[in-house]
Amino acid sequence: MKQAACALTIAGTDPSGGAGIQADLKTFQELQSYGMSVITSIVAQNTTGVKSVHHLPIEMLKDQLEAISSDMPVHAFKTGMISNVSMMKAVAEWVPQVSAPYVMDPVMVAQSGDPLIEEESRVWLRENLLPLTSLVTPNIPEAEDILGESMESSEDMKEAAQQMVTRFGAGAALVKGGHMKGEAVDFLYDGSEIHTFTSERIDTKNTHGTGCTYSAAITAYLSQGLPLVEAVKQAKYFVTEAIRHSFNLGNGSGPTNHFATREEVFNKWF
Ligand SMILES: Nc1ncnc2c1ncn2[C@@H]1O[C@H](COP(=O)(O)OP(=O)(O)O)[C@@H](O)[C@H]1O
Ligand SMILES: Cc1ncc(COP(=O)(O)O)c(N)n1
Repeated sequence: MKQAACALTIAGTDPSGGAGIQADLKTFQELQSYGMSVITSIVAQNTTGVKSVHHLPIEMLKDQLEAISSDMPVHAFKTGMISNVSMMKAVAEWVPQVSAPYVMDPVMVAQSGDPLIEEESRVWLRENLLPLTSLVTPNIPEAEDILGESMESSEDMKEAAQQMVTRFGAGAALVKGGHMKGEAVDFLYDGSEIHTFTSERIDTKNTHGTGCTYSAAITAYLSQGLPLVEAVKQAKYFVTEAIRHSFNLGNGSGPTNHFATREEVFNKWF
């Protein structure tokens, strides 16, 4: 029998289902990878913002990671919200146990503007976790934070992607233009050249979980053995459709639609 492609997410939760672990598992399922999840923090949040955060004890995080690597195959994995240095250390110590592509979404603030990582852990993330990645996927504020420089143009974004790889040791870097005006353009530096991924900008406030969904889609495609550039290309299509058909749910920034690319279901509901 053919073995399933197995994808893992290590991230925080979103009870409203649009971001974090919930978005990642929906995406893995939608793209037909077997989905697994390790929870870092339980976040009481919805489309309007974050109410409170509970970090799991470090031993619990380590036990979950061990439960995966001692028993389950991992063909690709991603990290999302890892709030503090102790948690980052636990993940960094675990990474060498799995030989699979590592996609890091360097989550720092929620779409609502609420902080999701502690201020002092940003340097640790850059210096110790970034060099372990196969791909890092910052949005513009995250790239500015990691590099300590402000970014205004496409040229700045390309330069940032290169710096993440050449200066800070990421395997590759995808700098996302969701926060720029005009078309939604992302730049990938894969260690040798810049690749550009463009879509039209969709006029919507419902972008809760776009970054989570995008990095989870890339992880799913990598778990299936797609080369990096192809994985990003297909994931960009997936996230664009998820935004185009996003749900107008909640009072804030609504969630994306993880089944938007499933034509038969889509025609039934919309
Ligand atoms: N309004 C939009 N229309 C189309 N694509 C968008 C829109 N907003 C974000 N994107 C795309 O969604 C993906 C996630 O980007 P971004 O929103 O910058 O990430 P994050 O959720 O981490 O802030 C990127 O491919 C970006 O270009
Ligand atoms: C647990 C968790 N992780 C990440 C995000 C960021 O979401 P976005 O993809 O909108 O940047 C979030 N709101 N909650």
